Amino acid sequence: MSVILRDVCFVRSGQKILSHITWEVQQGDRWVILGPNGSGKTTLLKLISGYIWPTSGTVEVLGKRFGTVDLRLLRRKIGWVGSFLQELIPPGQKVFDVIAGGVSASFGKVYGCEVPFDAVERWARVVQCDSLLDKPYGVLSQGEKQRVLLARALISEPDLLLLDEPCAGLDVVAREYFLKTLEHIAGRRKTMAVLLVTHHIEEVAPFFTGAVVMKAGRFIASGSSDRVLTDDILKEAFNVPVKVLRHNGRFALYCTVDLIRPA
Ligand SMILES: Nc1ncnc2c1ncn2[C@@H]1O[C@H](COP(=O)(O)OP(=O)(O)OP(=O)(O)O)[C@@H](O)[C@H]1O
Repeated sequence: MSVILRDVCFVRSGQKILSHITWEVQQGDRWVILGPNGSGKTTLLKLISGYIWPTSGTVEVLGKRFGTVDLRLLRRKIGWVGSFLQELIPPGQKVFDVIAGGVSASFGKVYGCEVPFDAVERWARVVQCDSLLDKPYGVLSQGEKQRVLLARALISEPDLLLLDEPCAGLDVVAREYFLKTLEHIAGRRKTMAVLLVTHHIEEVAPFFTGAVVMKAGRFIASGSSDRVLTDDILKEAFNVPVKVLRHNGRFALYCTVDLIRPA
């Protein structure tokens, strides 16, 4: 099992940010997590990667129960892509070093192991950022940054890949390249579980095996994309009428909102 959450709650400043979440992610599962702003998606990923601790309930990741394991070592088997990482990377750092840092789940330097020259070049080629290796990270475009972070996440050959809005800021073609690359890598690493947070059901490609919809810190639906990504469930999540369209195994969503007028 890759992730087991049992009755997990996370409370801060008196707010229940995650509420009684029970979830099992098997090896090789590919889940997409959707929900409105503030519904708890990023908090869920931070909890799974051990950056935050549950207020109650238990978290087990890659067979290790939190509280009984050195999280710094466990995190080396967990790949992360997300804007929260982008803020931690010094803008002047060379792309080569950003990717190499993924080996020790660190920023700036590789700790406790050799600099993996061959692996950096190999993963940079796989995600098509090998021409960027000498550039400072800070000058890259959004799409280039996301590809670099994907290479950084993959270099340690993780057993769990956490992607927090990895397609944010990508144009439609760059998004499709990103998803194709992900599908290709996931196809070669069959036991690696992938959890992807997104706002856009257009990103739910057929290789995702499951979908979760969150609202106010709870799972309001989880299961196969077909059963979960429906008009009724997404209407409940977003509190507005929505229409889900399907074409060639992909999804699209339309919704209508009323203008909120200032008082
Ligand atoms: N440490 C904290 N202290 C107080 N509130 C917090 C803390 N961390 C998260 N929150 C609150 O928890 C809620 C969920 O945040 P989270 O970032 O998980 O939502 P999200 O679903 O990822 O949102 P978005 O789609 O906007 O990225 C938000 O209301 C946020 O303000």
